[in-house]
Amino acid sequence: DFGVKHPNFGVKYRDFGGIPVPLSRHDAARCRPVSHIVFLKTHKTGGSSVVNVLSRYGESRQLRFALPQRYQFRYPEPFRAESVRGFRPGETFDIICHHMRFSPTEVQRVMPNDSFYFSIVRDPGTQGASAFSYFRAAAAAFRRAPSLDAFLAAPRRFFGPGGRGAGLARNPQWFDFGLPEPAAAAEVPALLARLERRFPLVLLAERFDESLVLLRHRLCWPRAAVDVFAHNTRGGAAAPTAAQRRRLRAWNALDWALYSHFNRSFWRHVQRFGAARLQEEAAELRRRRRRLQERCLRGAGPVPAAAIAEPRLRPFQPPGAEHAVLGFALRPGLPPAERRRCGRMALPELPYTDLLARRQFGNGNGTEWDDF
Ligand SMILES: Nc1ncnc2c1ncn2[C@@H]1O[C@H](COP(=O)(O)OS(=O)(=O)O)[C@@H](OP(=O)(O)O)[C@H]1O
Repeated sequence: DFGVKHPNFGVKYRDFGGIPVPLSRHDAARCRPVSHIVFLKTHKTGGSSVVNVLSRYGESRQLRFALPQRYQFRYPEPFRAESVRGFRPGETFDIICHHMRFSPTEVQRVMPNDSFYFSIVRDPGTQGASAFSYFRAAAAAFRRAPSLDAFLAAPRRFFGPGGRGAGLARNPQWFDFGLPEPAAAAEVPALLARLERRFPLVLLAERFDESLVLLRHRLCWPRAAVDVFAHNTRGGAAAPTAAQRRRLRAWNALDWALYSHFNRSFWRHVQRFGAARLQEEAAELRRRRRRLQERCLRGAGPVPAAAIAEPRLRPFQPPGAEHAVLGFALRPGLPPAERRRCGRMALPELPYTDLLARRQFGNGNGTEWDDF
């Protein structure tokens, strides 16, 4: 046992030429894989890719998912334990990870007390552009606006707080976290500090791979558990301009405060973990992903739905969306075990939810999905 206990963190540190490097809980052979997990999936932040990780981990270990009746927990209403399929008071699940508007007391009714809570945030300057494209039908404010530029020039002309999908059109991440509208800006820091106590790890979409490394160490999961492709990317979408990003951040000022807060805590996690060590593992993760993409996928990357032969692998296309959502086509001729593994990595969130529901509620054990 070559570690010394760090007084602040209670984890073991290895002395690396004078720099204390935290031993991963794996290295210390002291950690137990976490299997009680609350992932708050925020909108258009890369959450579907995280849900793919959780779905594969949970399915392979036969963990029980708290699933919605369909694909979301009665969003945009605040989460209620009663919206979980098969909910019985006093019974808990292992993983909850579908879209909801967070409500801590209600989530506690379905999840064990020792659950690990985490989420993901994204710069509203890019999240807002993604949301505008994706929710053109779901959010009345976006539907009314002829273009993103027109919307951003005078958002109040199109937006009404009680309008359909208002939570998606303004400060959607704040909304998803279930935070109250602050009466004054001075209240924001305390609300965020309280939120961080509930969510000790919040991933950054902009540092997705580094986030996955931090996550897998916190969860004490093996490296391969966080191998994942980028789901729900848009084909042919230009990055928002500097002016659009500026306006999106101003329009979504609470999301900007939330994002800035968790951006700072993310970098504190990185520092604590060791930046060099994190970069090394993130680079390895990217190398493995490239290999997996070449091995699994036709075209070695995302393709439009029309190019995907297997209907189950075609991602949902929101009505009225400005840009198509891309998915993955499997390389033909894969041996069965690989086809299964690649298929799970390629499976979009909605059919994966169907699969988990079938396994859990007895209409098949999911093996009928092995052949796509
Ligand atoms: N790995 C990774 N790294 C960085 N960004 C990623 C990643 N995976 C998904 N994405 C981007 O996240 C957007 C989709 O978000 P969600 O999956 O949360 O969408 S949804 O709310 O479930 O519909 C979508 O953003 P846009 O492409 O800007 O629309 C994805 O490209």
